Amino acid sequence: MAVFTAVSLDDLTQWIKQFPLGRALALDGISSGIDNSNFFLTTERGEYVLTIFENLRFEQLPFYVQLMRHLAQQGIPVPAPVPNGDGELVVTLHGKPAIIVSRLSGASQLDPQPVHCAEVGRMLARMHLAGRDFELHQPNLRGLDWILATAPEVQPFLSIEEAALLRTETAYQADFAAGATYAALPRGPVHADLFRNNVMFEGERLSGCFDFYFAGVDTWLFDIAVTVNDWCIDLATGRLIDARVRALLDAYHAARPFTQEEGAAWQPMLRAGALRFWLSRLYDLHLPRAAELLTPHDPTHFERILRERIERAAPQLPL
Ligand SMILES: Nc1ncnc2c1ncn2[C@@H]1O[C@H](COP(=O)(O)OP(=O)(O)O)[C@@H](O)[C@H]1O
Ligand SMILES: N[C@@H](CCOP(=O)(O)O)C(=O)O
Repeated sequence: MAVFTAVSLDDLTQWIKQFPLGRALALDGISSGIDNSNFFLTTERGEYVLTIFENLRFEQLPFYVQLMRHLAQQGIPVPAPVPNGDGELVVTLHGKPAIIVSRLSGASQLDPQPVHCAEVGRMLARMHLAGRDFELHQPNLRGLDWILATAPEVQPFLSIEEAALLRTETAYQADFAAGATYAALPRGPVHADLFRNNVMFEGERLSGCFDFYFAGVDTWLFDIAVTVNDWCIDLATGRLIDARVRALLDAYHAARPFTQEEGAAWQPMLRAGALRFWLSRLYDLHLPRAAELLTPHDPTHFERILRERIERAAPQLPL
């Protein structure tokens, strides 16, 4: 379930004329999304995805949509937004903001091997480099400021052990972010949610990635940590799988070499990536949005990952 706004082919007859896509021929709701209403759209010109935004407002969208356009123009395999005849990327459909983007081929790889992790690392490095001259700026809205503001809100719902971990880790991250090593980390637009379900593969070849709605400007290393914490772990324990970590980091390093400061910040950043998703999952569980229809993701998964990263040294970055 996840088509919140119903759209029919008839609804598109007039609306689609503003785009250079010919007539709409078929429209199929996509069931797997959790935030927006998504449809596979076939037109006379090809295959697209129509997204109607259920939570983000018009003024919140330019950073994400322009970033996708910028990256697509630089040859990164991300959905390319289609402008209408007036050059607008975001238009109104059923009173809500909507976009049409190119449809990526392939399917998710939910059981990744080192070869897939290498593809992800290579693409992530290319994406970071391609984002360097992107002109819009928006901070990572799930960065440290958000963590510091949100942690007290969930504290009352936690066990003594959880509350202690959340308190000590937010303090650790605030302290780390105030230091010289953190300040020296290279930064730019980052995806910030590059999980397995947001990347497509055709066989062993990465064919694209999507879902840029947590993107923002942050350290590149944070993005790598978020990605490694999902792609390179044993899901049951949260433990890092060395061969996958090596494959992802080596491929990234070959395209965009790591700095000494990144080497020093790696373990704290893996912890920061785990903390960010533990906290958002705690928040969604204990303080769900009004009319939230979906089962929240399990926070204990990221609590386990966070404890793992605190207790066990990760493979170091290649330098
Ligand atoms: N550009 C695209 N090309 C191909 N499939 C896409 C594209 N965008 C989204 N999808 C499909 O739609 C599903 C839901 O998209 P997603 O961005 O995760 O939605 P939500 O933001 O609502 O969580 C994805 O799992 C994927 O299968
Ligand atoms: N990756 C996040 C949730 C974001 O959901 P998505 O389907 O939009 O990627 C998590 O696992 O908590």
